[in-house]
Parts: sequence; C-alpha cells; structure tokens
Amino acid sequence: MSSLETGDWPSHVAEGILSLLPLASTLYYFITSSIKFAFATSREQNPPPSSLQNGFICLVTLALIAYGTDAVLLLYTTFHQEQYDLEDQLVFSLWSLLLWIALLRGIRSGGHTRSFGLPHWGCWILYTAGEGVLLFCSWISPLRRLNGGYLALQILRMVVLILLWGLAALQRWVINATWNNQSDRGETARPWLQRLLAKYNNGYSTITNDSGRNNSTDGSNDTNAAEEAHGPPGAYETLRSLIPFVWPVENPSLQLFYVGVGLCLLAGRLFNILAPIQLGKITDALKASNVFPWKNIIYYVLLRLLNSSGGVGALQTYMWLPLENESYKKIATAAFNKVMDLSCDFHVTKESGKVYDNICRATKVHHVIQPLFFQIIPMITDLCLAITLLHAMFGPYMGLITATIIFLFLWSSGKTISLQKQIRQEYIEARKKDVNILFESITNWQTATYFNNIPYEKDRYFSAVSRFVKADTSYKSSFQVMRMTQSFVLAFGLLGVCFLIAYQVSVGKKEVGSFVVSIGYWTQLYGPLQFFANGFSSATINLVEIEDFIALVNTEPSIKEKPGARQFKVQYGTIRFDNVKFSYNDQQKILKGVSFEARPGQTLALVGETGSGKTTILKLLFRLYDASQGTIEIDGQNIRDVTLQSLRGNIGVVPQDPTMFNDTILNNIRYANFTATDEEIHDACRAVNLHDKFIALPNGYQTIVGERGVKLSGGELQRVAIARVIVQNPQIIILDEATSSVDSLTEAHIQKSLARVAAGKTMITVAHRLSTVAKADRILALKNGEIIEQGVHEELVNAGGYYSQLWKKQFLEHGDATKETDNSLLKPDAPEFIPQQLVEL
Ligand SMILES: Nc1ncnc2c1ncn2[C@@H]1O[C@H](COP(=O)(O)OP(=O)(O)OP(=O)(O)O)[C@@H](O)[C@H]1O
Repeated sequence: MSSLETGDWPSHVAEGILSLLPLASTLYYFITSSIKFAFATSREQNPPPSSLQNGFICLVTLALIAYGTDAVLLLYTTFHQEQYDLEDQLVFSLWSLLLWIALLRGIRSGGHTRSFGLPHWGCWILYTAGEGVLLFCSWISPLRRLNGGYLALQILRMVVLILLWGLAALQRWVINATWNNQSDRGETARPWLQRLLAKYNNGYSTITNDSGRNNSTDGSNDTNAAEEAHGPPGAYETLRSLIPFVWPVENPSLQLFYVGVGLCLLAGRLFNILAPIQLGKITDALKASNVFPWKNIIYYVLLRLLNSSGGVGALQTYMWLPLENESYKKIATAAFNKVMDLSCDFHVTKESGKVYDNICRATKVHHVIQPLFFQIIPMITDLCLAITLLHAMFGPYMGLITATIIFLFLWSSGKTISLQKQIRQEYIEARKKDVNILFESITNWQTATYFNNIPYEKDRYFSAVSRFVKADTSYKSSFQVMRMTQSFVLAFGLLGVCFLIAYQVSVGKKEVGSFVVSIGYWTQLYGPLQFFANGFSSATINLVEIEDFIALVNTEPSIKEKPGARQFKVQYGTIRFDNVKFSYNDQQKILKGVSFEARPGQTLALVGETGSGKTTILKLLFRLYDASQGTIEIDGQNIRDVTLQSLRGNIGVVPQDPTMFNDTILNNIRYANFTATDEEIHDACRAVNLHDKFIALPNGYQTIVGERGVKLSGGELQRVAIARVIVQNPQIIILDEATSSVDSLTEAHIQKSLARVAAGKTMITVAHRLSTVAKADRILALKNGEIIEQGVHEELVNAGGYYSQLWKKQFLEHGDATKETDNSLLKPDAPEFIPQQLVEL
C-alpha cells in the first residue's frame, strides 16, 4: 500500500473517509442506540427469527475478522517493515473493529430492548458508502492501489456489507409476513396500554368489554402470557403518555420556560468547549513568555462561573421550578380525580396503600424528566463534542482511545442498568407491600385487638420492612458496583490519554498547552459519563414506577356515561326492574331475572336470606354496577341513558355500614346537602332521636366524630346516616338495613319520622328484622337471586310460603315481632316530630 500524496484527490477523499467514517459511525451508533435503549418500543422487541439472526451474527463476525486481520497486517507492516505512515489505516481498522464488536453485541442481545434496528442499519449504510468509496479510490488511484492481502480484505468487507443488506431485506419481508399472518395481529399489535392494563388487572385495574362489565378475571392468564412474551411497554411509550402532564399545553409562557431551559443547556455545552481551550491558552502563554496572561485568566474564570450553578445553572433551575410545580399539580389531581371517578369494582379490589403509594410516586415524575433534560441530553451532546474535538485536535489515536473508553463505559453501565431495573422492580414491590401492610394494620387496629393479633401484625410489618430493607440494600449495592466499574474504566482511559499526549509533547509534536486542553476535555467527559449512567439509570428506573401511574390514569371506569347522556328528570319516582340479571363474576349468578315496580308514595321492602341479592338490587339502582341483562328505569328513563351525577343526586342512600369523615357532626350531616341550614340539620337529628344527645355533648354539633365515625356507636352512625338523607331530601330513598343497630324503641320513632319524610316519595328498604317492613306497601321475598314471593305482609303470612316461614322463625325467636312496631312502645311523651321539609310541603 502506498502512502498518500498531496494533489491526488482520490487519496484525499480516502484519507478523509479513513479518519471520519469510524468517528461518524460511532457518534451515530452512540446517539441512536442511547435513544433506542431508552425508548425501545414493544414492537421492536420482537426478535428476528433465529436463523436470520444467526445469519447476521455470521456476517458481522466475518466483517470483524476482516477488520481484525487488516489491523494485524497493518501492525505487522508498521513494525516489521518500519513503515510508520499507516496511522490512518491502522486507526481506521482498529476503530472499525471496535464498532463492529458493538454491532455484534447488539445483534446477539436481540429480543431485548437493544435488539438491532436503526443503529445497525445506519452504521451499515455509512460503512457501505465509505467502503465503496475507498474501494473506488483504490481502483482509480495508482497511489492508493492496494496489494493483494489488503485488497482481498476490502473486497470481503464489501461482500459482507452487500450480504447484510440482502439479509436485512429478507428479515423485513419475513417479519412483515409473520405480523400479517397473525390474523388479529394478536398481542403485538394491541395497544401497549391495554397490555399494561391487563398486567394490572389482577391488581386493581379493570378493562371493560362491550357490555361495560368488568372482565378482569377472564383471560388474565392469556394477557399475562402475552405480556411475558412481548415484555413491558417501552420507555418511549411511557414517556409519550407523560407528555400531557409535563408539557404546559394551555400556558404559552410556561412553554417559553422550556425553551429557556434548552438555551441554558446549549450555553452550558458551549462553555464546556471553551473552558479547556482557554486553559490551554493560559498554559501556552505562561510557557512561552514572562507575560502575565491576565485577560485569558479572567476569561477562563468567567467561563467557569457562567457554567457553574451560580451562572446558567441558576437560571436553568429558576426556569425549571415552575415547570416542575405545574406538572406536580397536573399529576396529583389527575391521579386523585381518576381514583375518585373509578367505579365500585375498582374500589372493592383496590389496596389503598398501593394506590396511595402509586400516586405519591407519580408526583415525582420530574425525577424522570429532569435527568433526561439536565443530564442525558447534555451528556450525549458533551460526549459527541468531546470525541469530535479530541479526535480533531489530537489525531486519530486520541479519537480511538476516547471511543474505546466510551464503548467500555457504556457496555459496563448497560449491563448494570439492566440488572438494576430488575432489582428496582423488586424494591418497588417490597415497598408497596410495606406501605400496604402499614395501611391495613393501622386501619384494622380494632380487629387486630379483638383477636389479640397485635403481635401478629407487628411480625407481619417487621417481615415486610425487612424485605424492603433487603431490596433497598441490593439496589444501593448495585449502584456502588456500577460506580466502581465506571471509575476503573475512566481511570484506564485517563492513563491512555495522558501517555499519548505526554508522548506527543515529549517528541515536540504538541505544545504543553495541548496536554492541559486534552486533560481538560477528558475530565469534562468524566463527569457527564458518570452522570450518564446515574441519570440514565435513574430515569429508566423511575419510568418503571411511572408505569403504575400511567396504568392508573388510563384505567377506564367500568360504569361510564353514554356519549350525550341526558339529565335525569325525576317526576314521580316510579322504579321499574325488568328481567334484570347480574353477576359480579362468571362463577356466580347473583340476580336471575328480577322484575318489579316500585311506585311513588310507596315503600317497597326487600327481604330474604343473607346473600340472596338484596343489596345488589340497590347497587344496580344506584348504578354502582350495570346489569348484565334487562333494564332498570325510573320514570320511564333507562338509568344507563342519563348522567351519573343527575341520577345519583336524586337518590338518597343509607348504606349498611355508613362511614363519616373525621370532622364535626354538623359538617358530616351537611355533606349530604351543602346548602342545608343548621336548623334543618337539627330537625333531621330530632327525627332520628339524636338532637338531645348531640346538644348534650361538650362541643355539641361541633364534636369531631373520629376517623370513619369511630367515636359514634353503630346505632348513632346509622341514625346520622338517616339524618343525612333527610337533609338531602331526595325523591327516591334507599335504606339498606338502615336501623339494624338501633333499639326497637328508637327504631319505631325513626320509622314514624321516615314515614313522614317518605310521603309522596319512593322508598326501597332492605331489612332482616321483618317487623321493620311489616307495614311496607309491597314486600318482595328474595331467594338465590330470584323473587319468589311478593305482596303485603298479611297476604304473605297467610300464604304460608317462604316469607311466612321467615316470619314464624323470627316470631318464635323474638316473640310477637309485630308488637315491636306497636306505637304504644313509644315513650308516651315522645315528641311528635315533623321535619322542616314536610312542614314546607
Ligand atoms: N363486590 C362483590 N364481588 C363479588 N361478589 C359479591 C360482591 N358483593 C357481593 N357479592 C356476593 O353477592 C351475593 C349477594 O350479595 P348481597 O350483598 O346482594 O346480598 P344480600 O342479600 O344483601 O345479603 P345481606 O342480607 O347479608 O346483606 C353474596 O353472595 C355476596 O357474597
């Protein structure tokens, strides 16, 4: 091979390619694989069929061998034939060898996030073009004519590249055909969110099918299997879902802040380039003469100041703060609103601790965005600039050393990051468990105490904390291992750089200032590289946490309003159930075709053995669930066609187990109607026999009722719940065992008051104590989800059927139950109460 001579343009072109091709390809590969690593999508995770993958591996290995042999031949020629002008070719071969090792590694890890794609194809394009031009130059230029061995290797590389293209085309064709053959394109083409939600189905989220019913139990195994096969959604998809929470769409001035942050980052990069050059100038000036380079020193210090946290750093933080706060506000409210909007099925399966933990972690979304903006993007820019500058200023060997160190660094960091991701997942699981047990045990303190299980709860929490601490330790240890490895790699690189520049200075090729400049750039590389792994890993790791939040906000409530749902207009309050069927899950049918009508001014009672479906009927009426078949109408309006807000606003519910906010009695009752006056609330409490009791308390109506109302007795809680409904004054009233914890005397009083409140309204009441419903206008007796008898009390007792059996049983157990409803049992001086609303009527 001939040395290059001036005036021979093919030689110049070849020289340029030899020096720029590996550099350009490395930069390209570095940038695209970093992006791909972070933003890998599920679809790209499909590995190519293994036979094709093996083909790629063989071809790339062949190219590797060609570059390796080329390098060995060049080294041999350099040292044995003492031909020292082959530096360009040698660096080209060694650098290419390094790059192709990285390409081979990427292909071998196919099937994971770094499966080959854009980074590889881009490099192949560059190399095909570069090697093609090199071959052409060798052919037309006598100065570049290659001897046999080199020519054979160059042709071999060209052939390998052409075959790679052929194989790549085949791979595209095979994969497209495979995808098209997956008739419904199965899980691969399914939006990642659905797959993600499917993953959470077992936990707390639901997916609605066409009928709007929860199908969380069906097919979860299938979706999990698919999830395993295709992996979790890519970070790109997660980040894309975050955009609405991070980008201030409706606030252009905040958008400008983003631009400002970007400009600060750019300025930072510029100062990073200028500072070492300035330092080199100072060193050269000091060495050259006795002149005091004060101007250079001031420029240098100024550059350092501008690039510190007191310069653009401060401005950047100042502009970032409102952006961070804005995204916090959006995320916190989005998560809370979503949890509040989700349907009953979510709330009965959720684990409060996990949901709470999830929302708390989601509000830290800026921990993902921050490293991305402040570390990863500047770091990639810094590294690219550093390689280019070092290569341009100190020659190809310097470029080769830098590239080698960066490859080694990325490889070792990549290994630990993927290991960490798994450890972090375990860490998150352990923390969720820990928080959940904490929540559960504290909430269920009473149960734990009644069953003397406080030591058990303590043990349970201790185990959870221990597991968390163990996971935390392995997580932090993995960080240390990563940092140590990185430090070794960087120290190794520094040694190479120092030797190289010191040699160049010692033989007079470079000025002393160059040594300072090179070390300056190298140390600048050191910082961003270390941040790279930390920032990158914390960003990718935080993304794992953010996925939970994304899953939550994308969970669809199973009970949804129809588009264009009307306002519910209650006229009379006629309720009609027509052949209603329902089940909570596929295993058990709860309602098997229930039909009835409740008319205004009437009280309809639902009785029957426990678990027969009474409460379920009330839940369907309130649209906590949707019937799987049949219709429910109120005044001729299907409850599915009206807005939830307007429907629920017209129905007053006293649930089986009412709960209160940890607030005053007054506020708890006013919760049902924020416009209610104190007097109306007092009247409602008189109706449930509580007024005297409340005013006798030291703080009267201002007494705090404790968490969930624990400071009130069961009977008092039920009565406050009835008072709420009285204050709400709805047209339809639902009472589910509303007076089960109340003594007979008080119950009789409440019944009397309720009868007045319910005048002209529709009331559905569920009761086990049949005396409570004996005076109902119609009684429906339920058994196994079916209405087996209906009529008024006397009819049903005389019929001698199911109701009659229940009645007799209670009669035998408790004596003449009817007597309990006898008004004579009321205190002779019991005040006759007429609620305010009735007075107005
Ligand atoms: N969220 C749920 N998920 C699954 N099954 C449920 C759910 N809620 C209730 N069930 C089941 O549905 C059946 C009917 O429950 P429902 O509460 O309607 O009975 P009930 O007649 O009101 O009983 P009780 O008189 O004891 O209150 C029961 O077997 C119950 O276990």
